[in-house]
Amino acid sequence: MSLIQSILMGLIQGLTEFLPVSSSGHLAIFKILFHVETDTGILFDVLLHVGTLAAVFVVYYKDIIRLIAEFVKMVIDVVLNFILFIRNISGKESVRYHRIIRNSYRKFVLLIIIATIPTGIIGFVGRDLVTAASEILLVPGICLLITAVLLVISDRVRDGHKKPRDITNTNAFVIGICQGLATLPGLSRSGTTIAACVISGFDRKFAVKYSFILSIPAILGALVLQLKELGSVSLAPMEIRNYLVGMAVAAGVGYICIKTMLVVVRKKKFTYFAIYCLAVGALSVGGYFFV
Ligand SMILES: CC(C)=CCC/C(C)=C/CC/C(C)=C/CC/C(C)=C\CC/C(C)=C/CC/C(C)=C\CC/C(C)=C/CC/C(C)=C\CC/C(C)=C/CC/C(C)=C\CC/C(C)=C\COP(=O)(O)OP(=O)(O)O
Repeated sequence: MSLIQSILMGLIQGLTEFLPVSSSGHLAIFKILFHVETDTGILFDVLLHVGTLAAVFVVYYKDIIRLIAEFVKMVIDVVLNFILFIRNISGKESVRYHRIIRNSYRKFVLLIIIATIPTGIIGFVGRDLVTAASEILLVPGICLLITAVLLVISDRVRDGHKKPRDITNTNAFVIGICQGLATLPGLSRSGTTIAACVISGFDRKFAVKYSFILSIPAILGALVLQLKELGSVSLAPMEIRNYLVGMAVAAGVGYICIKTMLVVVRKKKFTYFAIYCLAVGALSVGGYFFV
């Protein structure tokens, strides 16, 4: 992979990650059309996602700090309740257990953990399929057409008002399944998860926040899996430089675009991106059969 190719892929990632058009689908199409050679599978795709993850942290840092703090307190409460449970067995005293989910941020933490489980299982089981699918133009083409349909549906769903306290564990689990399926190139992770949220009656602004914060464990988990797959493969210094430059470009451009997405979803403009996904998907399918 050349430096210019890594810069262009970083640009593509930054421009598409926070728009519901599947950045991994665009990266797959770019690599196929421009014969980008790499012997590390989709490691660079995942690293570019880590690059744009920086934008998520910058935009949602207050929520993330609060989520981490509440996660730590929840763990402490679980441990304390376990100790109280053991002491209660010995009959020493009647105990009052600590409530674990005692505020909306703790429910938010629970919703992230519940959604991450199916994402992790699907992502782990399907990781080789995802790598293979990224090399066949037909797959991102068809998946972009599916994304287009989901986006049209989500724009026509009545505005919901659900926030963490109203959201069920089943809602979170289903959204985690959608996110896991979105590892397929062309299925937009943000598009499918936000569509699943609004169809489930979520408040739109919370749907976007939940989708983007939910991407943190998904992308970090994908990175862990990809680095494990790297195994004994050693990266040349030039390749490491290209990877880092691509990640930096993705992070910078991603920060600019994430603000656009927040406006797009609030104004229910997914249909424009559906038309775009329809066009790129049709061209990719056509290109597969006729080129
Ligand atoms: C249950 C569990 C492990 C919970 C962890 C989370 C946790 C501890 C939460 C507590 C609350 C809290 C603090 C939340 C805030 C989040 C935070 C700040 C920190 C959490 C960090 C953490 C502890 C992470 C641990 C993650 C981990 C190591 C394992 C989790 C298991 C897991 C989710 C594995 C990932 C499997 C996977 C998604 C893919 C494997 C196959 C693969 C390599 C595919 C590549 C796909 C790709 C290119 C990128 C991944 C993004 C994606 C899902 C799709 C891409 O979509 P696309 O680009 O097409 O769409 P758009 O651009 O969006 O349109």
